[in-house]
Amino acid sequence: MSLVRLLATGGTIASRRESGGHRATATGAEILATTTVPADCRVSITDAATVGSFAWQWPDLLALLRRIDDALKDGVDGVVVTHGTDTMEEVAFLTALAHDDPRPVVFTGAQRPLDHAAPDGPANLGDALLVASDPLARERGVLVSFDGRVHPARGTTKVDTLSTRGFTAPGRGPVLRLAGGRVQPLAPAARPSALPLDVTAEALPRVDVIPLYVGADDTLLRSALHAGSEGLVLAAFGAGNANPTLVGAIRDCGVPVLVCSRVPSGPVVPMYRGGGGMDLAEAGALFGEDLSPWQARMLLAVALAGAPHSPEELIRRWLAA
Ligand SMILES: NC(=O)C[C@H](N)C(=O)O
Repeated sequence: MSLVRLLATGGTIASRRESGGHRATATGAEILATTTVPADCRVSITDAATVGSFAWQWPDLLALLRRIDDALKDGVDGVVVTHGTDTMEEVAFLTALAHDDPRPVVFTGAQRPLDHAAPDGPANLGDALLVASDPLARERGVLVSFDGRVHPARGTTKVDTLSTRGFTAPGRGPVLRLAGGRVQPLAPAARPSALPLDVTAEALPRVDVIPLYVGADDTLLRSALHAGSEGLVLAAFGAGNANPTLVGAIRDCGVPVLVCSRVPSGPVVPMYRGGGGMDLAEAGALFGEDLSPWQARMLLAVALAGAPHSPEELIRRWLAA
């Protein structure tokens, strides 16, 4: 018999039509009642929140991490988090950064509401429970299980606003798949390294994402600094390029800058002059490999919380691990 904790947080999987729009209102017990619990699996439920994932703030996220820790301390074999899809890639990745345990934490959700004629939530939840209770999911860190495929949190991104095949990990691919009611491995187990994170904190340091677009100036970067940003992530062009104005602003900005790309797939590398990545690197920016800007923001925030004076060192080590 395996024990799984279901942590319900809201999202479309918990949403119904209400006053002309959809709203997360269903409890974990109501969501669980829509699916078939795998044989030999006992599920305990914690209602952590009942919100659209677009509404999360730092205190909610840290409270969720504490609930996950509590579940693991209670001795469960795995945790399933039902979550809105809009920010699942960020929250699952934040969880992965803090997760240092062989037992799986599996995020899932739905693209169609609970009261839809053909909802996808019941099958997704049933799959996630299977994954969380299967030894094949151990030593794989935090996973996102959706539409029969399971991706590690790192690299996973929402690729369709409404389709039930909502997630992929561009350039990486799934590590497990569900077929015929069984979990099948597609890649050897590997658990990413964790970073120290004090989950009793109320918030993490402020990190803002600055998008690059043709003709962008340094207005957004300066307002982020004015608002108190302790670190910046660039959603840069191509393989990590900006422009001469941004390079100048970054040289003088006084906070760590992590360069990522606005392109969905592939690493960033310092290559070009004239405002490109080579100039960004010389201006002191760090390059975030193939992390999306949203996941890189979590990494920089956690690194700043753990090592306020040397987050770059922590990030370099984490990226190299
Ligand atoms: N499909 C979903 O779950 C989207 C929803 N807006 C959310 O993120 O909460």
